[in-house]
Amino acid sequence: MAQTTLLYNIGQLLTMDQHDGPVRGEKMGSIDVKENYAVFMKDGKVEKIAPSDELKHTDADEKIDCKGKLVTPGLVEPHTHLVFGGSREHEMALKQQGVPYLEILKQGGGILSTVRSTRKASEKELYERAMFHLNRMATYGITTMEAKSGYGMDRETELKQLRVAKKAGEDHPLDLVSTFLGAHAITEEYKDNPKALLDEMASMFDQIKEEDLAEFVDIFTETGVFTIEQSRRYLQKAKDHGFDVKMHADEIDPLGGTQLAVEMGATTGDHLAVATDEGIKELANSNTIGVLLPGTIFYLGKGEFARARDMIEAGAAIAISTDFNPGSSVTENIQLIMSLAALKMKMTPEEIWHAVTVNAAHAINRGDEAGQIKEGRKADVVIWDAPNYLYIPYHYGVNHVNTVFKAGQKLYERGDLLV
Ligand SMILES: N=CN[C@@H](CCC(=O)O)C(=O)O
Ligand SMILES: [Zn+2]
Repeated sequence: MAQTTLLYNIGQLLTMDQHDGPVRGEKMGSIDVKENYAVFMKDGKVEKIAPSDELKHTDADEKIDCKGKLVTPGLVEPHTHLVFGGSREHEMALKQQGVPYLEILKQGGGILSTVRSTRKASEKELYERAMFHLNRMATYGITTMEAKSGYGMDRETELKQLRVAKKAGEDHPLDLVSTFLGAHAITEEYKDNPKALLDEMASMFDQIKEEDLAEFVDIFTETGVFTIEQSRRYLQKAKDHGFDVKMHADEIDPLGGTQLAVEMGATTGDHLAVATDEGIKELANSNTIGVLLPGTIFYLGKGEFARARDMIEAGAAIAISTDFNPGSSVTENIQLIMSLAALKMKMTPEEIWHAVTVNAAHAINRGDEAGQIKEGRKADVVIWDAPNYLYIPYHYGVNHVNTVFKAGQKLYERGDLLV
């Protein structure tokens, strides 16, 4: 029996399919808004999109009167460190005292603290935590997301993280895309020989491919972590093994990571907070998508937000993300990130909606199945407690989701108070 759902009386419907993505430059600034529309979903797919008056009498197993609310595609989250052990709330005091992020790392804290906890954690513990965070992501309207490893930097723990992500992706309704980030920090064992760490991580590429544990390989290119030259060689090996590549680039020091991401044909360059004029120009003339993470800058209290305006005006394609992780951006709330993108990076609401839907989908090679509402596509759809699309970045810090559908199934519905 076909399972059908009709959403009607939609005040504003954003289908986000006005342009084929990735949407770049000034095209990010325009959105086609369909007013008083309806969406008919059948067997997990979008069957029909039409004016509400045409569709509202259609029979369906469930008919939802949207009462003028906003409806959009399920959001896509293109950069998370989902699988980790422990937490780092004790580092908050250090941050308050002004100890820099890279200094905490140098002292064996930060990422290395999470490495110790993740090495100790069982697969079951990591899985349960990952499922908890995935559920919370879903409540904020996310229906597809990426998950990185990178808290092992040894074979056993990296594989443990990747297997947890794979199982979580199979078990959870959200679609999960996995990234191998074995090159995330230099551990004690390798502090005098980072090249050996990279060789060890690269020696895992074959097994990761065979077990289908990751689609992307990522590296943290930064002062005190991996150099440009080390990153170039490592990413080339990853490409030779058939991986698409990503980079944590130009986050704290402007080493030229943005240019390297372009040179390597990376799918994305992520962070880019201190990208130079040259980096921005090259990004704009490339197919690499800039994934900007304003929550990280906010949380680390550094004050230098990525130059989204310059990037978009130069013609780049931009996505945004929570960068959910236990140290530099501890939030699953992508809507808060949308507000930061507006307030701190001066992105327009139209640009922001492109950055969390169609462009974010392309940032994880899911442009042909996520980030847009289209007839024949998987029905990943969110009903918002909001009258229009401007409202979400404007009213900040709270969850505006009313209902989330993943492949036509209701995944989350806002609970009502009893009074
Ligand atoms: N900058 C490097 N990696 C992560 C942070 C990871 C952590 O602090 O645990 C990031 O994207 O911000
Ligand atoms: Zn990251």
